[in-house]
Amino acid sequence: MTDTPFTGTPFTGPDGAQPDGAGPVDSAGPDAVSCRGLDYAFGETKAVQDLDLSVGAGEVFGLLGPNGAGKTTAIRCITTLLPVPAGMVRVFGHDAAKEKMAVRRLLGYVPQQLSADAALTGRENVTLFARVFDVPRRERSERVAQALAAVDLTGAADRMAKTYSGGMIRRLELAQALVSAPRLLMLDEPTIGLDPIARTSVWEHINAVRQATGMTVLVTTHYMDEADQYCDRVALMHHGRIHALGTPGELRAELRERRAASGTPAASGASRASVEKGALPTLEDVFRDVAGSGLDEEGGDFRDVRSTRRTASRVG
Ligand SMILES: Nc1ncnc2c1ncn2[C@@H]1O[C@H](COP(=O)(O)OP(=O)(O)OP(=O)(O)O)[C@@H](O)[C@H]1O
Repeated sequence: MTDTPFTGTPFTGPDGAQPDGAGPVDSAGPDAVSCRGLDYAFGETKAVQDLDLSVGAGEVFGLLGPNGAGKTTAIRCITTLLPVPAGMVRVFGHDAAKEKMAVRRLLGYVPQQLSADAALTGRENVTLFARVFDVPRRERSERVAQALAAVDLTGAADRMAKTYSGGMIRRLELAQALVSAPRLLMLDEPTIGLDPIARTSVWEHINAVRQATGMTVLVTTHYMDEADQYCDRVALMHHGRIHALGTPGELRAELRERRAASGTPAASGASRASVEKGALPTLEDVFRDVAGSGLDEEGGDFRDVRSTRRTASRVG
């Protein structure tokens, strides 16, 4: 970890006015993300159904679920990369359907797909994002250096990205997203395919920047253990719908109470440890309980091989 504080500040003008003139953000502090009745379908496939979601400013919020649950589709509607065909999506009070540019300027987005160019150095990759996101020219090199320092890549900044490890690539992508000093950082599976040490490192860097800037983090993940450890609140998504929402502790305690009340030690498929008398269920147990059994049969288990392959091709 670096000791260099990340001091990027969000792109807001005097009185909180947004750069495209979309009007000041409510000083009372609207939610970072607010979705109401969001639906999105690809033809016959209902990817997101009647999604209600509120993410408070400054929260680390986890959208969890197996492959195909609808997480990426929801994230892409929030980032304005997909339209909002039904329902409403707001980012810090700005309507994602009507104020796309205002929303985009508040966001940093790390998609699942590779967004770093292997043939450029780390610094060149981050500089490219700084230019795309209109970081003022006179601030650019300083902001790029800060973003690289925030993810501990100063020493490797002038090496080609193709020489980076998978964990370094992920941190570089984080620096790309951070260089515009977003108020909302959206991360789609930020640690997929990484080894446990690299996963921890990515989360430590996210947390350090969050603490330094107060930014909101919305993350999708398959890794229930990570969500348990790092997210303030989580929503469990399956078949396009949210099945449970709360802090990890609340959700686990609720399941324990439900089991105790019904006299059922555990739902089908629960982990061995959690069926021990009195053991607090894991978040994965909660998911299995609310989504029902059949996750594995549908090929929608939490750690699908597709994810690993995707990462292999990202860094190859
Ligand atoms: N471009 C597309 N065209 C058609 N169907 C799609 C498309 N993108 C996603 N889908 C379908 O929409 C549903 C939700 O997919 P989505 O990628 O949002 O899920 P996810 O939870 O992010 O899963 P993963 O972890 O695999 O990315 C799935 O049934 C998927 O097959």
